[in-house]
Amino acid sequence: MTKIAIFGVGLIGGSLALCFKGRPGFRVVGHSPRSESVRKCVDRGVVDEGTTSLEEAAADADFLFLCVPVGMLNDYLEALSRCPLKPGAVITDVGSTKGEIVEAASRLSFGDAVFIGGHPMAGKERSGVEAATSKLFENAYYVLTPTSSTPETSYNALVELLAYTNARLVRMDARTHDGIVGAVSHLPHIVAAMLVNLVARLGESDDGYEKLAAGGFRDITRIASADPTIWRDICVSNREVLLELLQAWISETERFMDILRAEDGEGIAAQFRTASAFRSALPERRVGIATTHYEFYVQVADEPGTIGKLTTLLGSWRINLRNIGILEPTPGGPGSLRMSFGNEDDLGRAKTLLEQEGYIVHY
Ligand SMILES: NC(=O)c1ccc[n+]([C@@H]2O[C@H](COP(=O)([O-])OP(=O)(O)OC[C@H]3O[C@@H](n4cnc5c(N)ncnc54)[C@H](O)[C@@H]3O)[C@@H](O)[C@H]2O)c1
Ligand SMILES: O=C(O)C(=O)C[C@]1(C(=O)O)C=C[C@@H](O)C=C1
Repeated sequence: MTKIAIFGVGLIGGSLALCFKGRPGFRVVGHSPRSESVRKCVDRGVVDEGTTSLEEAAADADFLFLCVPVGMLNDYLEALSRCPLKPGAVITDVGSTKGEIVEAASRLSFGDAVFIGGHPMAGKERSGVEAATSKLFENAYYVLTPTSSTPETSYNALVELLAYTNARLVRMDARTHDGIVGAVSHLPHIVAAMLVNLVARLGESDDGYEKLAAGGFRDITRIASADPTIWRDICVSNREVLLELLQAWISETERFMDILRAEDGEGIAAQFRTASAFRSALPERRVGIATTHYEFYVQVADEPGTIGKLTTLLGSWRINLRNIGILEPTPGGPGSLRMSFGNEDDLGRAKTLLEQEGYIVHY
């Protein structure tokens, strides 16, 4: 039996539990210090068993997932460092920041168990076990941050287990993660919340603001409904990165104000054009279809018939193309097609064929 202990069975912990529960050979144990939370996750069938005892949850566990708010992670690590853990056990977390926790773990000893930082780039603005779903991580990127002292066997064991999430695993340095995720996740949450607060203040004297807040406002501010405790902890933990990013955001806003002041219509359009090209090129994420990870990008000329030419070429080699996506060309640059295949063999053969035909292919 592989025992998986989940500490904090909320949105993320509950969703992980649902990815593992019911698989032959797995036993999922949920932990919360509050007995009513334990009862709730057991009653909802999210875990096989629950306990309020950290020692009991940790005992003999093969994998220990810390799924509590970022500000609590250190306390959990310290408590686990005082518990007898199974030799070879892997402790991991799902916190939205990685630098602090990876450094804290490196100062602790877990006997023959190993800590590996983790962060699934998937979530919702809702929290709690009620919002948990086994599909949450499907096709999402899931960052792991092993260090130079992490045994490869432990890393591989975690990678193998996480295959049940259908996420795309990415190995990354913890501080690099915090810089990137600060820009693509944390800053957007702050901007969304501050925008809502601005509009709420304006709306105090005129209910027209609420009435007319339609698609655009709702699209950009969905994440302003996220849990305040979770986001308090994330902001505090990544404050140095965020202070720099907020400064960059102010500079970006000031640049736009200069263009606007100058009534530079072409300059304004160029800003939207650049943003639109980058946005369209973002990797597509589809939930509900566990796509393969066998995909590459091929540079193509922006002209009619290109897709037909490529698919015919692949078909002539009996290569089965699973999915194809068009990435809009950036101004002056080539366009790209994203191609996905069902297995590694098809991917390799397609790459060889297209390169033979003179195409530039990259992952
Ligand atoms: N929500 C997201 O979109 C998202 C995505 C990826 C990672 N994360 C990270 O996952 C972790 C959990 O977030 P979530 O969205 O699942 O939150 P959640 O509120 O749904 O779940 C948090 C869990 O921790 C428990 N908890 C809260 N405070 C606690 C305390 N003081 N002591 C013990 N247990 C406590 C709660 O009971 C709950 O079970 C956070 O570290 C967060 O940064 C969140
Ligand atoms: O989709 C959402 O609601 C999210 O906010 C998910 C999101 C993100 O910003 O992309 C939020 C926090 C996490 O740490 C990872 C993912």
